[in-house]
Amino acid sequence: MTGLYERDARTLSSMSFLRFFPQAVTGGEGSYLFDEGGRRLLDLSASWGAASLGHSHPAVRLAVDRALSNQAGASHLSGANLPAVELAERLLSIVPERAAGRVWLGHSGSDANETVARAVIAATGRPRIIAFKGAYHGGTVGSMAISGHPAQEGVPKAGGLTLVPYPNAYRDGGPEQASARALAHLDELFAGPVPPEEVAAFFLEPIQSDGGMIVPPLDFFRSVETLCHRYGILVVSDEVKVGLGRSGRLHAFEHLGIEPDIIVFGKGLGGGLPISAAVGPAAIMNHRAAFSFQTVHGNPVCASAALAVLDTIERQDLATHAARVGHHLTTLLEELKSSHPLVGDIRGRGLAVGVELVGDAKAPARRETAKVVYRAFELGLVLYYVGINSNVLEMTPSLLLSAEEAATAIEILDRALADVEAGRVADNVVAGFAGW
Ligand SMILES: Cc1ncc(COP(=O)(O)O)c(/C=N/[C@@H]2CCCCNC2=O)c1O
Repeated sequence: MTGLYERDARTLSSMSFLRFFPQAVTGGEGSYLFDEGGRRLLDLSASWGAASLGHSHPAVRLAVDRALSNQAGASHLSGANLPAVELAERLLSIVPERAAGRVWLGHSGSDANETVARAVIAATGRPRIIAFKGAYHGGTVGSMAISGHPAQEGVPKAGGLTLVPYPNAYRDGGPEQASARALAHLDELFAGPVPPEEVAAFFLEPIQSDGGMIVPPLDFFRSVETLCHRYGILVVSDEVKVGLGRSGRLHAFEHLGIEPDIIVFGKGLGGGLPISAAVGPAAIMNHRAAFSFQTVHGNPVCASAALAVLDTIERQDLATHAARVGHHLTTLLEELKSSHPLVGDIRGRGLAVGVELVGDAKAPARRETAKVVYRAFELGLVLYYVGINSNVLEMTPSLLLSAEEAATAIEILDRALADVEAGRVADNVVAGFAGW
């Protein structure tokens, strides 16, 4: 019998593969995935943060079953449906007043960011957008056009896009220097090449995740917000990966002390079902009818799942849980650091954690990182890597991860690091997995 991974390779297009090891699952529950051999895999990724409540969560199952048992159509394009309206009302109730205008519903972080990028230019008449080097806002043409991640080099960028450095305390001489350099760069741009009155919006990630889980220096974004308000530039917070409780606050931007004009939700919003949302002022989000739509946008099934996710996050105060278990996780990682030279930096907020692996003089340990995730998988732990140098282990588990599961994960990671550092993982084991 051909194995599931081999069948996958023989049938599915590799254009959507972002593979690090031969993961092939047949089911899952809570923080665990089950592979075809019956192995239980502790999942520290939750499908890049999408399975925000873990796998097979009863609240999501019940919501989806109810929505499918009395299905209010399959779209909100040409008619209102109750779950989509209830979700929009709920999202408007949890965002800052300045963003509480209208809700656009989509499938993915990509289509939501793409729609916002189009809408801010169309609605303001301003042709420019600022975003960060290293930013990942999506995988569609329009969202790649405003992204700065090196994995998308060569893909056409928006004509009015300016990419600016994201302050990295680990690599730019500490938080103060990193912040000062990034702000000076912005001042130079606004003084000449990028007239601020031509800028429609500034896209930010409150933690730059695919760029390397980089936590910005304190107050950096308050300075950015002040600049934006001075020139009438809309602040867009891309909360797709680190929002909705993951950072230890409901919204990750709360850690920055800012109030964005537009907020983009995705991934964990649907608890594993495809749904995204962009919430912003009516002047932008009501720019024009029939401006951005796809057939099953706002479908009642995914909207119901999202409502169940938001209910669960609120009822179980999962933001506080994420803060608590995230602190436990990073404390265990800090202990790990003392016995593993590969571990250069540990950073994150709540259950959005990055571990940067380096060699001498902080040289990115790209190959070793690929081996660590491969070896961790062999030992029963699923985690992937991010970063502009593909050397940052990313941890975005279920928001329900327990302290015991966190401890188990770190025990496995400890063994994987030791095996790689001891040269017990051959180069050829990762040869077939291209990663980013
Ligand atoms: C901050 C942020 N904004 C938007 C997106 C795009 O979301 P979709 O992949 O759902 O279209 C993402 C998606 N990030 C990628 C998804 C592809 C696999 C690589 N890892 C990610 O988390 C994101 O992190």
